[in-house]
Amino acid sequence: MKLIKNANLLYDNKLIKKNLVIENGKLKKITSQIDNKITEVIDAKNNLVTPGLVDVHVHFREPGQVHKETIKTGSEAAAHGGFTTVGAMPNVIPVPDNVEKFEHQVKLNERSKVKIVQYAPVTLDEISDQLSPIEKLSNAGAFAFSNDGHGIANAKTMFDAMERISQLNSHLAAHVEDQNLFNKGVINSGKTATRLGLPAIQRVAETSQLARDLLLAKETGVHYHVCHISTKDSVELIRIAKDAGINVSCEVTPHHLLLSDEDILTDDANFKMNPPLRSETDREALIAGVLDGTIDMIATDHAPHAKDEKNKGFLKSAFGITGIETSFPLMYTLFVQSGLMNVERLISLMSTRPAKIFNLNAGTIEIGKTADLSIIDLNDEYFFNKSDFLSKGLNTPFTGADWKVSGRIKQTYVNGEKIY
Ligand SMILES: NC(=O)N[C@@H](CC(=O)O)C(=O)O
Ligand SMILES: [Zn+2]
Ligand SMILES: [Zn+2]
Repeated sequence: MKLIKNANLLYDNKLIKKNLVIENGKLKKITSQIDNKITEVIDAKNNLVTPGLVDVHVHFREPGQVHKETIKTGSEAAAHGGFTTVGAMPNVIPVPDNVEKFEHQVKLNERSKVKIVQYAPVTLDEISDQLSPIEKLSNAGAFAFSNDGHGIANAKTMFDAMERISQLNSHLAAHVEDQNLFNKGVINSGKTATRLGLPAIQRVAETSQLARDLLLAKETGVHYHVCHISTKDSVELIRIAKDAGINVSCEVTPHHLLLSDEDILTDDANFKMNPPLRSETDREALIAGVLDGTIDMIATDHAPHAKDEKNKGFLKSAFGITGIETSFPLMYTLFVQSGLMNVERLISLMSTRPAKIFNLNAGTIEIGKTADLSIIDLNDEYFFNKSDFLSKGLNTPFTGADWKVSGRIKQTYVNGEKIY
């Protein structure tokens, strides 16, 4: 039996000072005593002990692009970020769009330090109009379906996918993007695009497909989850859809909450991602959406790339930034310390809510449940240093003197075992 003593424990959505007893990977009791059967004592030193964080949107790049990230490095980075369960997107090479490839992916995922729940693609190779074998992939263990990286262009394809996914009580996570409106843009349409002379991405590339999908979701009843929303109109559409009883949820990334295209001063691709950083007006609407509950959760969209894929300016570099090692400290500093919300609410957005919405065995500290926990020193102040990252991807805009953060992950436990 293990004991975590002096825990400032987030239990039942309240902070309490207690000790935790862990036996066979599960939480056995929460107590003020120290039992004599304890074999190992971990001193949490009055730091916050939270349910392990849950990120439903990461890219671990294996198989196919292991120079960017591997399941090992990605999961080590996740543990370093306080995460114990992550949802891995299927835009790996090959896309796991049949049972054989999917089972191979699940096998590879055994290399992970954290729990990986695996998305399967909605359509073959993520880009075709032909649906993947949805029922078979669900049976093989797909926790949800997504073509992340690509919008589903054909409304009939989307409608059929929603019908079949809803029959399974599974989830459809959509990267909403109309390819024609996207028009090979690389940055948000606005003053920064004009100043830098770069091809721009219209907001309607996101919102027009979102509006369509919400109506299809209404018709089919599927749980429709919107990935990385980035615009004011997206928040408004989702607010209206929720009021109308449509089964929709959505995520926002820390970068869309903390940065806008006004922060892009030079042609630096560490600010290039899809969807792009939008305007200050959009950013403010996203923050309001988080505060009023329209936005359900924070997800990082951790998208590691190699150095020479990101040092070619906006036109030629890859889309995406890393996020799993910076997410909690950034959100804690800029949302909790700044007074916008309490830490209970942040943990809900980064653990309890995503687990609940995707039906994952995670997100709460409960007697009898697996001990997936993080110990976080909320008072430790520091700057992110690239040499501290465990991810292979160093493509983040959050290093440098502007980003002094508080909140350092000290230890992470999965099934009661220390993984960071
Ligand atoms: N977000 C990104 O800019 N890139 C993601 C794909 C995606 O999330 O759409 C990637 O896989 O690199
Ligand atoms: Zn995406
Ligand atoms: Zn993504």
